[in-house]
Formats: sequence, C-alpha cells, structure tokens
Amino acid sequence: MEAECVRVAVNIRPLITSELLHGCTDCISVVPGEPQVQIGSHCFTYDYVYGSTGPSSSLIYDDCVAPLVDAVFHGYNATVLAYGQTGSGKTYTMGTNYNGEGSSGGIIPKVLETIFDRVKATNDSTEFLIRVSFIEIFKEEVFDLLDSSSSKGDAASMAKVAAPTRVPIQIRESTNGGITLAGVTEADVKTKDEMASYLSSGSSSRATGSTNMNSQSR
Ligand SMILES: Nc1ncnc2c1ncn2[C@@H]1O[C@H](COP(=O)(O)OP(=O)(O)OP(=O)(O)O)[C@@H](O)[C@H]1O
Repeated sequence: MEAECVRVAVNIRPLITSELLHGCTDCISVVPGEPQVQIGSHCFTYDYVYGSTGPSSSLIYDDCVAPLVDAVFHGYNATVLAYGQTGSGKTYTMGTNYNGEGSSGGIIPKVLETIFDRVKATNDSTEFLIRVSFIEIFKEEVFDLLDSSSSKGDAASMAKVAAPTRVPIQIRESTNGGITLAGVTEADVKTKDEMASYLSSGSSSRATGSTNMNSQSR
C-alpha cells in the first residue's frame, strides 16, 4: 500500500456530442508528464491525472483501484469515491450503469470481476462471505436501492425523479462508534453475475435528476 491513505485522481472526459454541437472547446489541459492540470492561469496537482492528453483513462483501475481490492483481501477497508459536478463522468467512470452484459471499462464491474476471480483462485479451504449493499444519498436522505419494497423510478423516462413513496433509512451510530445504516439490505452474493444483477436493479432505482449537463447520461 502507498503511504497516503487518500489519493486523488482526476479523469478528464472528452467533450460530448451536445457540447461539440454548441462549439465548446476543452477548458482544461494536462501538463505533460505531470499529474497536473491547468485551467486558465491556475495549475492543480493531484496524485494522478487521466484523459485528454494525459495517460489513458483505462489505466485508472490498475493504478488506483487494483491495490485497494488487493488490500481488502488482506483485511483492510477500502473506499472509491467519485466526486464531481453533474455530467462530469462519475457514473461512466464508476460503471454504475453496467447491466452485466459485455464488458464495461468502469471501475465497479472490474472490481466484481477481480473479487470473484480471486475467490475462485484461492485455496478451497478458505470460506468467503460476500455481501452487497447499494444506497443513494439524495437531497440529504439515504435510500436503500436494493429494497424491493420501494417503488422504482420510471425507467422509460429520460428525466427520472425520486419516487415519492420511497422511505429513507436512518443513519445511526453504534456503541463502538461505528456508523450503521439501520435496516439496509445486505444481500449475500455468490457469483459475479448475481452481484452485477444487484448493481443493475439498484441503478434502475436511482433518482437521477436530468440537467442540461447530464441529459445524455443513460
Ligand atoms: N471518459 C469518458 N469518455 C467518454 N464519454 C464520457 C466519459 N465520461 C463521461 N462520458 C459521457 O458524459 C456524459 C455524462 O457522464 P455521466 O453520466 O457519467 O456524469 P455524472 O457525473 O454521473 O452525472 P450526474 O451527477 O448528473 O449523474 C455521459 O453521456 C457519458 O457517457
């Protein structure tokens, strides 16, 4: 593991069709050979920069995520957090909309694949228990996306809205100071396909507001 507990990578997405049609041009450039970007006269340095004229985005998993999956098998906890304004490419980068078909370059599908390949390759005397939860924080409330009793968003609509009947779950602090999500679904999964199907059904329950910047997302 690297010495830093938190490492930050920037993934610069290419301009999407609607931006090209509006005559937009890139506002960000990568400083050659450096994990640094330049916007106007300002430079920002990160641990990694991908996309645009920098290293290919396909390297993100191997550089940033594979060491975390490996650490999980050694008893560590790991988090991959995508952060950015609407339409900046979080869903694409994470592969959240992956439905199990074909291959996706996203981070989550690759994590699923690695976990199950590793379990398969591990000595039969080791028992693994893999559970999956999928939650959404929407307008400061937490929703369980794997709760089958909650209504789903209207998948046919381009502009999905929060289903009004969804009941938020409570965030609680346990006696040992840990944070728990009261009653959140923790589904046991035994195969990659099973895990991908939870990802797919959970994704379809997300309450995604359509904005000018992400109306192409799906
Ligand atoms: N690296 C990339 N290469 C090509 N297209 C990309 C890339 N990243 C994002 N896109 C495209 O840009 C659009 C917006 O991306 P995405 O939906 O992932 O944004 P988001 O940050 O998840 O938005 P929101 O917060 O509104 O959900 C989509 O059409 C997506 O396919």
